Amino acid sequence: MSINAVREDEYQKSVSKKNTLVRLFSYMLAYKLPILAVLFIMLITVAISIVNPLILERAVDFHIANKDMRGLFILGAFAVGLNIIFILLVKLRMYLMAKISNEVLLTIRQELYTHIQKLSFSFFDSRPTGKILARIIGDVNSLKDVLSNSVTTLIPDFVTICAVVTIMVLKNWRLAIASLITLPVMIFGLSFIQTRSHKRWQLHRKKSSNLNAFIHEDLSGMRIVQSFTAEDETEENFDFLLKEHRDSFVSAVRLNDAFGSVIDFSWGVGSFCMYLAAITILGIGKENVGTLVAFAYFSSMFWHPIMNLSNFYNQLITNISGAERIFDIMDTQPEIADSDTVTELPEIRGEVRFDHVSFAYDEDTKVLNDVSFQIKPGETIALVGPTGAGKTTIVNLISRFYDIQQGNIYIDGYNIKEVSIESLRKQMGIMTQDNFLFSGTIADNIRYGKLDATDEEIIAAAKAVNAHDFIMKMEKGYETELKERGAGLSIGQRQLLAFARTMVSMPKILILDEATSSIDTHTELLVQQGIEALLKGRTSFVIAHRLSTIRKADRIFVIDDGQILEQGSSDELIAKKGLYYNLYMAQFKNIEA
Ligand SMILES: Nc1ncnc2c1ncn2[C@@H]1O[C@H](COP(=O)(O)OP(=O)(O)OP(=O)(O)O)[C@@H](O)[C@H]1O
Repeated sequence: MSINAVREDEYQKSVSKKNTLVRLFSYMLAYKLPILAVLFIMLITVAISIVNPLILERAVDFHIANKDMRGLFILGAFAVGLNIIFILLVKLRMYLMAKISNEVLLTIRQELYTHIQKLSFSFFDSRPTGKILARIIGDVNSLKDVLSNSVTTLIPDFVTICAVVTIMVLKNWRLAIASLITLPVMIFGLSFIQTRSHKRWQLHRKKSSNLNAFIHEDLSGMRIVQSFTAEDETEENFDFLLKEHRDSFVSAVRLNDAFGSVIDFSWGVGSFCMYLAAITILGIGKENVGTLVAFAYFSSMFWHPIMNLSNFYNQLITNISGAERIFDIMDTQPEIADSDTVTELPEIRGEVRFDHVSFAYDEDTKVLNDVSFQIKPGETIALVGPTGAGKTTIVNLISRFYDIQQGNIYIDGYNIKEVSIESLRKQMGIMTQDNFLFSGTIADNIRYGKLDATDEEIIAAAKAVNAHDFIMKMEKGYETELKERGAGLSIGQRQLLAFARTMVSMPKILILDEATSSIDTHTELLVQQGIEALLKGRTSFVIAHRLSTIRKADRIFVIDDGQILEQGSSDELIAKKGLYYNLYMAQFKNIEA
């Protein structure tokens, strides 16, 4: 899959609109009772609105004409009471409908989020975070009106239309045909417009997504933008994406306006045909003008709900692309998933074996080529080598973040493809350079390593990696709230917290991408001691940058070109005067001296 850049429109499979709609509205089936209640309330409110003109008629023709003030007062009180009930029922209907549609949105959003969490690294590699955010937030929100109007418009208006057409046909089928003669024109016109409109709204959603991705990336990298004074350039990019967003909206909305014109035209011509048929074909004159009046009334009762339905249809076309984009992600299968025959990986000792492993991220370039090694439980392996050599790739494969194309990886003799992903990853402690911290308290962040950890376990883990002292110096100790990504903490402090988080999970295999950033000597010492505490007693793979870690490792793997070119202890490799020796001389000689 190609890397999906911010400006590149997302690829979307074409799916049948019918399937998307059926799938969307099937979420409402869980709310049958409240929906029936809404329909019942609507029935009562429609009845009240029909009674209102009758009350007025009786007030004028009977009570006012007969100067019956008492009767008029009673009728007025009745009308006020009825209309108060009307208002309360309308409010109740709106409340129920808002509740149902919000619950449906919540379910969809939860399903989408849960599904996204299961997707493999390759999914996240292939699209900017902002585009994923756009689907969880914007696309789901866009369905709100469609869902609520589906009940308040679709069902009642459809029933009204069926009832009116039946009455019209029964009363006078020729006039009925004349009134509805423009229906095919309208259907053709609307379907012609909707095909184009749908494409334009799809494009608009993609442009929104691009804009979202850009804003997300820009805000996340604001420190870099400002330090390189690149504000003008990012503004230019923003303007470009904003313009694309606006243009796609204008182009889509223009077609939406055409919907109303098609209905107006069909309504007008239909009414004309009805009068023409009445006068010329049926010869309706003064004596049976009532039939004509009734038909004109029915005709408007037919076209009003058609107008509502077409507005709803318009809304559907506008927003269906949101639903398509949501279901597109829900249908994306995780590339890494448990097979039907997986077993649970029992508690491991920590032996790791690569057996002729070859791997490529995409078909073109092999990143690892026939790599084999065996690690004993408790061994510490330092992975060194030039940038892009494949060090991170090796450690990603141990946790099965990607599947290998050739060979096998065994942990304690279990092929990692044959054990459940959860039981495998639960026993791994992974520390990336990023040291990602979440907003929440310090305790929450450490507890992330083991969700049921007690306060004592958290404190013990923090003490073990030398984080306890600096935590206690903070205003609220372990309950201090962290800002997003740990902003407000020093790099060294962030590292120590990430160590504590890994420590509390007590992994049998530790994967550590050692941070390269330089920190003050005091913290550096704490960090080194923290690392030592972490490595103790567990199989560890360290992408090592610190000479101290490399020297203390049981074995060093020198990786280049996707292969392990040399392995052994630091002294052995220096004596060999090969690749490690050169690397060592170039990078570390001065430091050691
Ligand atoms: N997600 C990815 N998709 C495609 N190619 C990737 C991906 N991640 C890494 N690569 C490529 O795989 C190769 C090995 O990358 P890897 O990250 O394993 O190197 P590394 O030795 O860890 O480098 P560094 O020391 O710079 O972190 C590189 O050529 C890199 O461009």
